[in-house]
Amino acid sequence: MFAIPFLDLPSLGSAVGSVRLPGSKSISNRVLLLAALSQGTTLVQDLLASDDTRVMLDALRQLGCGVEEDGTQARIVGLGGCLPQSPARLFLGNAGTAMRPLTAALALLGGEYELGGIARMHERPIGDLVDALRQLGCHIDYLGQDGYPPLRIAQADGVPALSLAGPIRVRGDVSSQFLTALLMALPLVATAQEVVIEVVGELISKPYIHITLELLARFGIAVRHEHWQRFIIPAGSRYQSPGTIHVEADASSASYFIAAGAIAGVAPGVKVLGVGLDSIQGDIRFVEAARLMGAQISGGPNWLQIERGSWPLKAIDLDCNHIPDAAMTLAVMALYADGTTTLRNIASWRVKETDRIAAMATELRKLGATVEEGMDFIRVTPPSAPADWRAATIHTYDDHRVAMCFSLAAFNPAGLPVRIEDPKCVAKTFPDYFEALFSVVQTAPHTIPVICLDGPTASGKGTVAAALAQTLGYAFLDSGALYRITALAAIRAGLALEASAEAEIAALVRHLDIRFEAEQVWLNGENITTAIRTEEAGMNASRVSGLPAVRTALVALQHSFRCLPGLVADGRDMGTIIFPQAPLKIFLTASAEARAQRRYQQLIAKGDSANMSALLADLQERDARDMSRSVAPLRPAQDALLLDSTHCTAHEAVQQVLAWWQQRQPFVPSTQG
Ligand SMILES: O=C(O)C1=C[C@@H](OP(=O)(O)O)[C@@H](O)[C@H](O)C1
Ligand SMILES: C=C(OP(=O)(O)O)C(=O)O
Repeated sequence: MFAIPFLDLPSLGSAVGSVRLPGSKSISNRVLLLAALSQGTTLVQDLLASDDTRVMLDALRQLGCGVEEDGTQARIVGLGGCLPQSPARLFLGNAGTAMRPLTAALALLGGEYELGGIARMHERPIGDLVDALRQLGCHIDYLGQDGYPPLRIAQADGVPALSLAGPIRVRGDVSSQFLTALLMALPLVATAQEVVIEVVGELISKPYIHITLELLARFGIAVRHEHWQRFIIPAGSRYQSPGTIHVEADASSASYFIAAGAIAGVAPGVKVLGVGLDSIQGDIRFVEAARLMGAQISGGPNWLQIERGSWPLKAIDLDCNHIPDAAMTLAVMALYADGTTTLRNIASWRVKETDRIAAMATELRKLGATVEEGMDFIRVTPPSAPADWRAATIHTYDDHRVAMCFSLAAFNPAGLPVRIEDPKCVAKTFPDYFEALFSVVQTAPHTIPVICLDGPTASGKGTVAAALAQTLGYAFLDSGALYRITALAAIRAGLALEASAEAEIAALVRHLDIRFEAEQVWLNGENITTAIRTEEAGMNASRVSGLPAVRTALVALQHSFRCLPGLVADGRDMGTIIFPQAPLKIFLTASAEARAQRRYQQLIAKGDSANMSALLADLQERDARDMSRSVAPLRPAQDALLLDSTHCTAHEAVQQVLAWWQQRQPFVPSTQG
């Protein structure tokens, strides 16, 4: 996950490859709750691991359910008729699929609970559900604003006598989750008599009710319905665990990859695994919408394959009430269409993670689109020519879908990058979204940005480069480590670190299995992190690095570090030889005395003995060798910026490089908080 302030996506090329998507949020949270309400133990496979399921799992634990989890697998021991632990205060983040169904279930189980979430959750309506539960006889109070969480369910003495005889009426025009919540909770009390729910007014997001009914059936409850307006829960209902249950991949998450295929998919296209045309999720109908826009999509039971069909995409005018989440992706696809696209009947967008109609309109305009919005529609006209696109900083409003769908703007024909603020908000439903996107995107290496940091030994470039890579979410190439590793491998192979063994050392390089993982370095399966960090290893690296054939042998390996979304490369010839076209080159220096002093302190801190004058002499010797070697001598690239860190801290050096990097970006700063 990219837990950084912003993620700059360079202009993306084509899309091809396969991606297995994480589990469906809607199925995961329903299955977890149904398993918790059941008799027996349920093994849930391919569960979504994200913020929304985390809050549900934590809540179930607090309520006394047995919960064992291991990544995407969870074992839930149901309450099976026992009362949940009470009192309890449940934090439900911004998960509508946790907040609404838990409210209803706990209201019908008895006990005392407080249910709340993040600030935005407290702006998302729940009044229609509370009204329905109060109508039944439940005691629920608002702890903040009427109609919104946080809530208190105050039934310490048990559930009051419920009015189950008449139909329970619930409004369905603000969120279908209220009806879903009642459908999942009422079987708990539909023992002696059937219970009927009637939807008042229009029911939005209908396909989510279909998911609810499908899953209820898996847990032993067969709900009948009449035209999606009247739902009958049979008498004698009793939740029974199905044993093992598998969660399909998320169809809404699939929309970003379907769109990537439609916009940039070259043969054989993008293959999405884990969800297919037989999905029980309503958002699978995004496939139809994408086809209308021109995508070529084939699919089977658990897969979809998408390629670009018509180009430009075709503008559409579509009622999107049945696919409220995936429709946001259509709004970004509209940027690539041949005219104006209108998405209608999406009023619910205004009460989701943010006011999504307003958010989409604001951010689409930043890219150069013309956007009209109404209470329940959005109309998008793309920039009329490539030159009308703008490099935008996309504010994401803590809304995972805003972050995910706007990543698709990086396929723009103007070749502009896109900045996504707060990219970690995708953690709500798809923590590794950007990693998954990068895995199916091909981009010409020259469009992937590289920041080069060259400089003499102990100039602090390693520290500065690693911090920069971390801040920008870029890959990090410690090219010095490659020479250290090569020297170590050569010594172990009994080779002398000199010209006589040059060809053999170069040959050896081609067979090294090197892995960088977090701060650790692995060679042929052995952790050599400390072995390559000694002073001697540094000297040996300097020796092998003077051998031209060894340098050549390492070029391809170094180039392979250039991957999306970018690279920070630290070394001595990054800007001069390895990445001569890099958009930013820094030559980091410090006086020999300051560098010797830093090295001295590093060694002392590690508990090693150190001698200042010997260190200074070694360092000067190494400088001389690095600067005078015939191949790739250490010198600043002509277009490098010089940064003398003698009198500044590593943090200050990082800030300076970041400031220079920002100056070279085309982004207009975000106007939103
Ligand atoms: O029941 C569900 O799993 C959901 C229903 C939809 O909400 P609304 O019914 O509020 O539109 C959808 O937007 C949400 O992401 C998940
Ligand atoms: C609306 C959404 O979430 P929630 O389940 O919190 O309603 C969503 O995921 O787009």
